[in-house]
Amino acid sequence: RSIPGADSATDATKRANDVKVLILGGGIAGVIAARTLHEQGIDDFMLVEAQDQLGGRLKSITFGAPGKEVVLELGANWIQGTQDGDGPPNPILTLAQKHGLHTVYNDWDDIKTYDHTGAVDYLDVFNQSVDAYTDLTVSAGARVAKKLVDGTARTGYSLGGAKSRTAHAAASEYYQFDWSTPEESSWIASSWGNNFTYNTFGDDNLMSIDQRGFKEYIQAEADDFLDPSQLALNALVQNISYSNSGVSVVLADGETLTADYALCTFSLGVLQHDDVRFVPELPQWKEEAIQSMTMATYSKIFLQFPKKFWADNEARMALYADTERGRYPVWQSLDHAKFFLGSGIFFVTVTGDFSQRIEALSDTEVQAEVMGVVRNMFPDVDVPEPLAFHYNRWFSDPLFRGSYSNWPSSFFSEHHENLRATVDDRLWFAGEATSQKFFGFMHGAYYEGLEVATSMAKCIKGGGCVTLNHVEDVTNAHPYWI
Ligand SMILES: Cc1cc2nc3c(=O)[nH]c(=O)nc-3n(C[C@H](O)[C@H](O)[C@H](O)COP(=O)(O)OP(=O)(O)OC[C@H]3O[C@@H](n4cnc5c(N)ncnc54)[C@H](O)[C@@H]3O)c2cc1C
Repeated sequence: RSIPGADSATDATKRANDVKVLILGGGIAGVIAARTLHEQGIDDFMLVEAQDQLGGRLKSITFGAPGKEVVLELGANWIQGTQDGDGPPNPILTLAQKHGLHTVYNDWDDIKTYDHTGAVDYLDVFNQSVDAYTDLTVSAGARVAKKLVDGTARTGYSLGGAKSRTAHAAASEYYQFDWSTPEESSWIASSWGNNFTYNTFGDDNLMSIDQRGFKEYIQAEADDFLDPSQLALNALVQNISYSNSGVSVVLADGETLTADYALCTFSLGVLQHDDVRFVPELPQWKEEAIQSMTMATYSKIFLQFPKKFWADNEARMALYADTERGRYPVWQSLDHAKFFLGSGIFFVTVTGDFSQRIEALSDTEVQAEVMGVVRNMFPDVDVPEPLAFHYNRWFSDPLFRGSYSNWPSSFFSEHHENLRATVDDRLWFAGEATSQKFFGFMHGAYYEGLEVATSMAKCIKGGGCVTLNHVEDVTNAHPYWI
């Protein structure tokens, strides 16, 4: 679904090429920024998106053999943290409810454990990893209170005595932590990333199984305020020229759009890979911030079998401990009364370097590896070949270059301010990565679209331009002693 009658870059007859604000990127941050400008009485903007529809990393596919198709999510799938009593609701929950999205509770503690010999109960080890993760976040909080330096989450685990030396322990730790790896993540920021979300909105996770696709909530929201003439779809941005008097953007088809201001909501990965050229080059402080945060990759691999052969009436999640950490570890059955009963769909999640590794392999090679694991998990079953198989290559995609941002241990709050800061008063930035509290999550993208567009609107309406400030040099905690 996309806005009926929305313009494409090749048909510029109806749309203005010179506007007050260009919003670059039509994901959650871009759409919410556009809504915010509209609510502030600024309608002279254009939302520019390379894909043929809005949603960005909300991306669905129709998956399955003929007659057994189901719409599944390749990207974001869960509203993480919903609402705790009378506390603030997650704004994504509010939008999902407003637009009637079909969501169901997903209990990630409802789990069955496996290793290369088949089903093996190591829930005791699993429960220890739950405690170790809690200890990790508590110890991170204690460091903040004492203003102690950051380290990697691996350092935090090790100092807390959680060494995860066996395959069972490593897989259990992975299940708690590895939406990015402990070695590559800040001990402190990974803890606050998790705490801000779940302490603000509660512990529940709602999974979208809406057959219009999860992106429906953001597309329907856009339908409520966006005029087709304010939207350019299929419009791939190649160059962004900026100065303190305005911005000009060149699209892949050669068309030029100009504006007084631009808001760039492209992913951190896109900015890191130079897929878009800035003229002049971004200042050193901005470039350092962009290259210092990292982009994690997370991939779901879907399999559909003729029928369900896994007997997990009660458990929906499965954990597989391979001798190699991170090798096809986290499984979820969708053939369940709560999800898609009778669908025969089972999917596995991989992350980090392993995701990048499988992006470089062919589908056939990955399918063979995955099937090897399924047969390890179910040694007593004559497992048939799948009817359908699919995974998305997020890291290789020049519109995303990964799945979500991650805060590494050498990344400072000043770097983050610089990632978010305005350049030359005219070029603004927003997206999940610019959210200090909620980086990585949909609600991070939502709040950044809202807050940055609110600051822009103040500036445009002449209330004085309080642009988002930067720090010229990010210095060390102490000067070096050498
Ligand atoms: C596999 C996966 C699973 C995830 N799971 C969850 C989850 O369960 N819960 C959760 O809260 N979050 C999850 N996330 C994160 C969530 O999807 C993101 O935080 C959020 O969607 C980011 O929105 P955004 O607007 O910041 O960026 P984007 O969605 O990336 O929007 C940027 C837009 O810019 C466009 N663009 C890029 N380059 C160009 C160009 N050159 N020209 C024109 N347009 C361009 C892109 O097409 C895109 O539409 C997941 C992400 C992935 C990939």
